[in-house]
This record gives sequence, structure tokens and C-alpha cells, in this order.
Amino acid sequence: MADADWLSERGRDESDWRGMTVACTCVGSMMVDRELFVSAPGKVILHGEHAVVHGKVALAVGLNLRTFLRLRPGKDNGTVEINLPNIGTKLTWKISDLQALVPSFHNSPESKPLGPSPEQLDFLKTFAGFSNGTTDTESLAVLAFLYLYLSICGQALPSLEIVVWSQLPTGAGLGSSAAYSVSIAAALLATSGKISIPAQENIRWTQAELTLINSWAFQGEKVIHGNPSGVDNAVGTWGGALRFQAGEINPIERVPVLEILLTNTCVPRSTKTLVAGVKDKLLKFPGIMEPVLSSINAISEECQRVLQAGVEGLTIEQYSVLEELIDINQHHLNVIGVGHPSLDRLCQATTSHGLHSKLTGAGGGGCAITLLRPDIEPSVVDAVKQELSAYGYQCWRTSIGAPGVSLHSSSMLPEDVTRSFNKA
Ligand SMILES: Nc1ncnc2c1ncn2[C@@H]1O[C@H](COP(=O)(O)OP(=O)(O)OP(=O)(O)O)[C@@H](O)[C@H]1O
Ligand SMILES: C[C@@](O)(CCO)CC(=O)[O-]
Ligand SMILES: [Mg+2]
Repeated sequence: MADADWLSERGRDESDWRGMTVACTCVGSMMVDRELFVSAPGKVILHGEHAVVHGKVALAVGLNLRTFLRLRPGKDNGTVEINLPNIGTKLTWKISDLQALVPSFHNSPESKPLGPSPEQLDFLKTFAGFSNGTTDTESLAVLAFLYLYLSICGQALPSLEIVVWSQLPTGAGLGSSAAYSVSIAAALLATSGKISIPAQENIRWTQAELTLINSWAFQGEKVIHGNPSGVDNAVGTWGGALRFQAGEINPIERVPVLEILLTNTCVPRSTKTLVAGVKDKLLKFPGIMEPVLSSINAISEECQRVLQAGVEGLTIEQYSVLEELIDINQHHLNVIGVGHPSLDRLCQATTSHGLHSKLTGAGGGGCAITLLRPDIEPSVVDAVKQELSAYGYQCWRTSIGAPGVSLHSSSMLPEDVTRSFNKA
């Protein structure tokens, strides 16, 4: 796992992720002739995973682990290369071959981004040489890239070399697919002149531009997830803390600083499969499952109320309420079928030290969060970490809230990112 601290150091200035109104310098041409560096954060869902797919409220926050993208003009002007070192994928296509696909993908510039149709996905699978029912890591990542590239750049396909490298574990519940889709959407929209390229690193895209990035990233998520709610790509785009319900995104302007222990059980799972499983249960037992989802909704509402009441610093009583909400929700998530023995072990281990944990993201393994009170003894955190490491889990202490999609200059990239790009 990459060092999680670099952004907590440089990103804690709240104006960084809450002040979003900016002025930008636009590029006049359809293509840039220089490198672009873009990044997007992963996310933690405090409450509301799965329920949010069925129209309930979710509370989610940006995480200071990010996905970084480097875009360069293609070397020979006739190819597109996508290099994904986290998953060991590097593929190149001829623009002339891709050009033949354009009529099936390109939307007019005025139209809203459209979701991928089953025919378009079949078309791409055939083109990329993937078998029809394929859902492996590489094919989902490549299909999402090709879908966004053809749909966004269809008017004039640019020759590009793109590297995407992430500090996030892939497929562990921290929104890696959304950070991937957001950074690709932002880079392609910028390079094709559909959004500006801010002149300086500390200048953000406008709200309208962020909305466009978010809606394209949502289409990328559809390729990877099947039926995403859109909460993950919203956090990847805006960062900070968000309340999300049925596509409505409301930034929560002020939240108290919350420290968590983030633990990856390292048990692989697929968000797409878990989301489909919950839907099946809901269809089979509507009278039983619907009240559980409504209760999760009420937990999100109560959590938001407590956080907003404790903006200046949470009281002991407010921490106790947050802990109880975590416990109740973890039980609910087990009821809807997204628990896992690895998560049960984690909850037992943290409970034995007086701490409270729940899964975050799609569950079925993946990651969990454990709330840390500000006065917790470092020895308790060390003991918990040791116990969890003995199960083969990875854990790290972090605070929540991180900037959304951002443009970078090469000199400002963290060292681990520069190293990975140089090696790619
Ligand atoms: N850095 C990356 N390089 C290549 N592909 C990636 C990368 N990050 C994510 N992906 C794609 O996203 C998929 C993982 O998405 P999935 O939604 O299952 O997990 P997640 O987004 O990490 O967790 P959750 O959706 O529960 O928060 C991978 O199979 C891969 O296709
Ligand atoms: C499980 C889920 O609720 C969150 C995944 O991070 C799926 C979604 O909202 O798209
Ligand atoms: Mg995902």
C-alpha cells in the first residue's frame, strides 16, 4: 500500500476542497501538445452503501489515497496507448482501426452523455478481443477506457499515451473504479477542448466543468459496475463530504475532523456481483429487505445530523451515537448479504479493544472503517493494528476528506507517483 500521508499534509486546507468556484484559462485548439497530469481521490462511504443504489441516502467522503493519470500526445501520431501498471496491462491500438468504431459511439457535442448500450459493449469486446461474458479486471478497465475515449473524442480521435497509476487497492471498496473513470473523463475532456485546462495547479475546474466530468465518469462506472448509484464518481469529482440521494449531490460544507482506521481484508470481491445480489434479495423478499434499506437511510440521516451538530468538535455523547450507528449498520449490511467472515473477524477484533467498525463500499471482503476517538491511546491503535495484521489485513490510520479531481504540474506530483510514471 502506498504512503497515505502525502495528501493529508498538503490537502488539509479546507478551502482546497470546499472552495470550488474558479476562473480558468481555456485552450483554443482541440488538442494539447503537452503532458497533462490529473488525479482523483478514492472514497469512504460512512453510511448508505447498497441502500443508495435503491434511492436511499448515502454519506460519503473523499479519501487521501488517489488515482493519477499522465496523458501525453502519442509518439507517432497514429496510435493510442493505455498503460495500467497496477494491473499489468499495456495495450496499443491504431487510430485508423478505432476510427471505424466512431459512428457507433460519438454523441453530438450538445447532447448529454449517454450510458453504454449492450450493443456498444459487445462491439467493444469484439474489437478488443474479449470474450462475451468477460468481467475480469483488465477487460472492465479497457472497455471503460475505450468507451470514454470513443464517446468523448469521437469528433477527432487524438493520438495519445495514457498511464493510470493508483495508490488505491483495486476492487477493495475504496472507489478505485470511480477514481479511474473520473481521471480518464477529466483528461479526455480537457485534451479534446470540452473543458478548460486551468492555468495553475491550485485553480479548480468550474462547477459546470465538474458536472460534465462527473456525468462522463458515471458512464465509465456503468461499464465497470453495471448499475452504479453515482455516489463514488461524485466523490471522485467533488471530493470533500457529500450527501447523495437518487443522483442529487449535496456537498456537506462543514464536517468535524474524523479519524479512522482503514483496513483492507485483502479478500477480493466484485462490486458488480454484490450489487446484483442485493437486488435479487430485494426482489425475492421485498417486505423484508425494504425496511432494512429504510433503516439504513435513517442511519445516514442521523449520522449527518450528529456530524453537523458537532462541527466544532464532537462531544463524547456524539461519538457514542456515531459508534452505535456503525454497529447497527454493520448488522444491516450482513442482513442484506454483503458481509464476509473476514469482516466479522475484523469487527470482533476491534470490538475487543472497545472500537466500532463497519464495512465500506460494496463489502463481501474488501475494506472496513473503524472510528477512532481523538483521545484514543496510541497503544490501543497499535494493538488493534497488530492483531489485524496477524490476519493478513493491511491497515492505516487516516483522516477523511480530500480534494476532488485535480490537475497537477509534474513538479508537484508526489514521489511515489513520479516513480511509478517513470517506470511505466
Ligand atoms: N488503477 C487501476 N488500473 C486499472 N483498472 C482499474 C484501476 N482502478 C480500478 N480499476 C478498474 O476498476 C475495477 C474495480 O472496480 P470495483 O468497483 O469492483 O471496485 P472498487 O471501485 O475498488 O470498490 P467499490 O466500488 O466497492 O468502492 C477493476 O476490476 C478495474 O477494472
Ligand atoms: C455498493 C455501492 O453502494 C457502493 C460502492 O462503493 C454501489 C453504488 O453505490 O454504486
Ligand atoms: Mg467501484
